[in-house]
Amino acid sequence: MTDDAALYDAVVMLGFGGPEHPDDVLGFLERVTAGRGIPPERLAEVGRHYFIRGGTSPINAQNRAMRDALAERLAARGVGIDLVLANRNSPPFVADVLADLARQGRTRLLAWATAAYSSYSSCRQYREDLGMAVEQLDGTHVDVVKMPPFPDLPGLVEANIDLLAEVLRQTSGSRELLVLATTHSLPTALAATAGPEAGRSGGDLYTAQQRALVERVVPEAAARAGLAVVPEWRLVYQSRSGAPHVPWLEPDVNDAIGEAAGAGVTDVVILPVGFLTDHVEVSWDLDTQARQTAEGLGVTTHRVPTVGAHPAFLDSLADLLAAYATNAGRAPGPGELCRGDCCLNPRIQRPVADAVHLP
Ligand SMILES: CC1=C(CCC(=O)O)c2cc3nc(cc4[nH]c(cc5[nH]c(cc1n2)c(C)c5CCC(=O)O)c(CCC(=O)O)c4C)C(CCC(=O)O)=C3C
Ligand SMILES: [Fe+2]
Repeated sequence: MTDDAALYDAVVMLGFGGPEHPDDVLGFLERVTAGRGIPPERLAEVGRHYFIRGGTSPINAQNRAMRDALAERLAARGVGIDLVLANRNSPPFVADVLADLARQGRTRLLAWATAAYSSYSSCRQYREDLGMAVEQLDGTHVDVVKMPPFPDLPGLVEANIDLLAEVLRQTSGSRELLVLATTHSLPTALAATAGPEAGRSGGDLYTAQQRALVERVVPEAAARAGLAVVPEWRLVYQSRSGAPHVPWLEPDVNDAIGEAAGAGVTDVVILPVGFLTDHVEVSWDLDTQARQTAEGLGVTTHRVPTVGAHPAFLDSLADLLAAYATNAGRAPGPGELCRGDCCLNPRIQRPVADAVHLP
């Protein structure tokens, strides 16, 4: 936006990042895991997932496609604001993007991250990425505020319903069917701080947000697929790292498949609610590893795609971005979903960028 009335000079779209070349893999993994106590065996194993596919993660290309799809939709809504990609763990790094924007005189920035739920890794750490980048700018004053997570976004719900219904239609002849909604596991200590209520009502908004989403998605998808009974579902976790003695959210998707097989389930539908695009954690952990687990037990898997390219999701996200970018006539205030110590990692003390919330 160029007119003086505009609130922001650009929208910074924050991605996790990923390697795009074999030479980038080790540096990427070192950045992700610096100071996090990830065992070397786990790191070697995860490195293998990237090298097997030529040392490239699809995540950056997927985020570029999402950015283009959103930019088109913002333009169609008459919101003339640039969407600029910036990553935590691979170029273009957040600090470099903010420095570039500052050099261009674009110093009032709105940020949104490609992560829908509240937790340290999926929300606050992105605010830290921004906070540290701002601190490094020395000289220029940049104002950046991050949008809160969007677990209730109508298009997130609708896209998950539509994609799950399509898979359920194809499985309607199955005898015993179970839906496993999967999301990234977290150390239980970080799950406990997820959300603004951390320390007061026990936190773990991360799990609660995703459970609430799946609760809405499964019955409606079953109805649209014409199933006579609503299939059972469980929220399960994937991609655990960290040392074995540190507790993380469970059950792991592979263990859940084992339990299901033991209980006579013949078909498992895997719904990756925790992620927006089919990046390496989705494709390796679900399409390779979990699928192998299931095959070994005689269980058939049916994987639902992630929502990142679904028009209902993109339309709805564009509406949300447009509302924030124009502020829909309201003054920016402190974030309701992101306030104080919400999503804090008690082991880490870093500057954080502010968060905004539409009242
Ligand atoms: C909540 C969450 C999301 C979802 C929200 C969001 O998207 O932001 C997410 C996304 C992603 N995680 C990714 C990759 C990795 N995550 C790791 C490690 C970790 N993730 C964690 C959490 C999350 N991660 C945590 C608590 C750790 C332990 C270390 C730490 O405390 O930070 C490691 C280290 C090796 C290992 O797996 O042990 C890798 C390589 C990729 C890129 C995939 C690609 O390249 O295509 C993506 C999108
Ligand atoms: Fe991760």
